[in-house]
Amino acid sequence: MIIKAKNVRKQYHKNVALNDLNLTLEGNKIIGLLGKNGAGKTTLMRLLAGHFLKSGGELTINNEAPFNNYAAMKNVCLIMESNNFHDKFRVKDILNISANFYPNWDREYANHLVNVFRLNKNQKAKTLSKGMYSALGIIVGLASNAPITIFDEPYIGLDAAFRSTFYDLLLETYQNNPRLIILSTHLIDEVSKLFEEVVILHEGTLMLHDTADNLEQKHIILTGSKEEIDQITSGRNIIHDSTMMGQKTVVLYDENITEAGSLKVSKASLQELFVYLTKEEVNKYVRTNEI
Ligand SMILES: Nc1ncnc2c1ncn2[C@@H]1O[C@H](COP(=O)(O)OP(=O)(O)OP(=O)(O)O)[C@@H](O)[C@H]1O
Repeated sequence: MIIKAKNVRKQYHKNVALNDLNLTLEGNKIIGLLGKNGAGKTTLMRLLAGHFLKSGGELTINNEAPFNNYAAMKNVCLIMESNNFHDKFRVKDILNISANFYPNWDREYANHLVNVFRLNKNQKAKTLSKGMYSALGIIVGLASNAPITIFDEPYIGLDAAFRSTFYDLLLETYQNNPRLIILSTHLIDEVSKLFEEVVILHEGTLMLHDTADNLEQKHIILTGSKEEIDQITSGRNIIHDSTMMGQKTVVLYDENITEAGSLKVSKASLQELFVYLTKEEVNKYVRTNEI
């Protein structure tokens, strides 16, 4: 599958959610879609699922525009944090409707997952607890086997144990049935190990799209005496710095440091890196082209 966004714009009245977004996602992989609140993530995911029309630009999935187009929509399963299902339907109805919509639906796997998350098939969606409602969404997303499966913070109300089950299942389904999975989350530390690629949106545009491995390589944390740090890092692209008890720590991005002297060298987690990169004063340096 190939998703192509070219100068995509989405405006809700005067509110611009996506502004000239350019992005290509291709192949079978698990992609982390990150961004601060209001960055435009949900808007992008809903455009991909054909929920509404873009205001400008071109958005295609395998060269088809998704809006009002079953040929494209049947390939995309979007599970959001809420409003996925009609309140009046029972769990079993929702599973049947999904089975009819998604051509690759795996009925046996869906039944297995209903047991894993301990759902009652006769219960109506509106009577499910928050966590159970999320579990139902997760079941539909996983069992859909849709070539593009998208989860937009699908775990609201799920406790830590079930969230961990979800991440294990995501990897298991991906390994059994590789496809393009997009996971948007604010709980980056919990899932970052699953991401092969990372996309960061910032104020409706693409800030960064890279492999997780490149992101790991592209940054370095140096800690040591202020004098030595300042000498080695002067004029470099510092995305974060702090000083504690005479020891200075700096995080450098996209810099080739071959000599670190006596400085301690370490790496940030993806969550830390995300926080540093999306700070207002930093993101102006970082805006990169796509991989
Ligand atoms: N239905 C709507 N009407 C008006 N403005 C909207 C609507 N939906 C989203 N927006 C606006 O579009 C922008 C992007 O919102 P979006 O929900 O896509 O962001 P997000 O990255 O998913 O945020 P979050 O992480 O908080 O869920 C925000 O400024 C938001 O207020």
